[in-house]
Amino acid sequence: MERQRVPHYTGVTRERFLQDVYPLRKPAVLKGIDLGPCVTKWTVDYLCQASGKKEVKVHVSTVPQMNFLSKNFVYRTLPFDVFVKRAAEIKHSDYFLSEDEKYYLRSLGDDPRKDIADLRKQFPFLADDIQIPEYFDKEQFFSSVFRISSEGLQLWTHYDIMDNFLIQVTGKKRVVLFSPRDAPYLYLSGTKSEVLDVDKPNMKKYPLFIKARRYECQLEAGDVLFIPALWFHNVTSEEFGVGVNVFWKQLPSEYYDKTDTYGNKDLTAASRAIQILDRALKTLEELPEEYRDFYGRRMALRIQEKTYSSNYE
Ligand SMILES: O=C(O)CCC(=O)C(=O)O
Ligand SMILES: [Fe+2]
Repeated sequence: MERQRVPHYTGVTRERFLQDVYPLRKPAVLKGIDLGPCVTKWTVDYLCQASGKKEVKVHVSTVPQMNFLSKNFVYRTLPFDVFVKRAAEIKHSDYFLSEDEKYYLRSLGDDPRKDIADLRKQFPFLADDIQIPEYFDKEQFFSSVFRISSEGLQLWTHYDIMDNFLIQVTGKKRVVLFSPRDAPYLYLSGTKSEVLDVDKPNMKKYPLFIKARRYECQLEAGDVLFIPALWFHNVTSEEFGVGVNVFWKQLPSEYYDKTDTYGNKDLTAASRAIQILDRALKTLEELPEEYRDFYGRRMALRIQEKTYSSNYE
């Protein structure tokens, strides 16, 4: 497998980001950005006392590597302060599944079916501590999401459909990324890759995975990772840590599915095209195998000719 380091940029201003980094449409680690007082203030004790008794729904897993296929994790609701204490400790005296279970919070809107995660709304007492780099227009803002995890926890490889700043406020993370172009090698199930172990993949089950080009970076407290829309990412917390990610709409609002509260529903035109393709495939089933094969190949070629862009490596 070919490997590549994600480039680091230090002290990037908005102007430089927009001119030199953003147009590349590749992940980048931005160092030395002023994130406000959160970097020193957000200790376990401070988070616990500032947050009060707000309840959060969290993932709880007996093993570090969460598996969306076997569903080896459960959802539980806890007061934020109890959750933070548990996520920060390795062995628990109070627990749901096992004394060394792992915790993960991806914060949600007040009504997750309708509302979008926004720290200013759900965590107003903490939102003032973080200065989110405003490298995009205010109208493009979509959501700000808490990402708080136990040491060791690994989130499966997935893509989101919006541009993203993953702000690592405290703790260390390892992020492995793959280009949208390598989707054919990732064995996708919806927005997620079935290759759960990106370090020791089952090569018998996933023989093409080795063809994917692996980008990797280490996030330290205070770093910001730019994740362009559609780039796959797999995140492992090497320490207990608090992150915040900000999604923003790089395209006009009309492109996005209005019912998307997570930032991971395909653009409406993409969903429609996939539906139409499914109908075309159903129609091909009317043909005998020999003909279905022939027209299937012709259609695949036509899709390639008409859609693949040549201008990116
Ligand atoms: O840092 C994490 O825990 C996951 C981040 C992520 O998936 C995102 O920012 O989209
Ligand atoms: Fe994500």
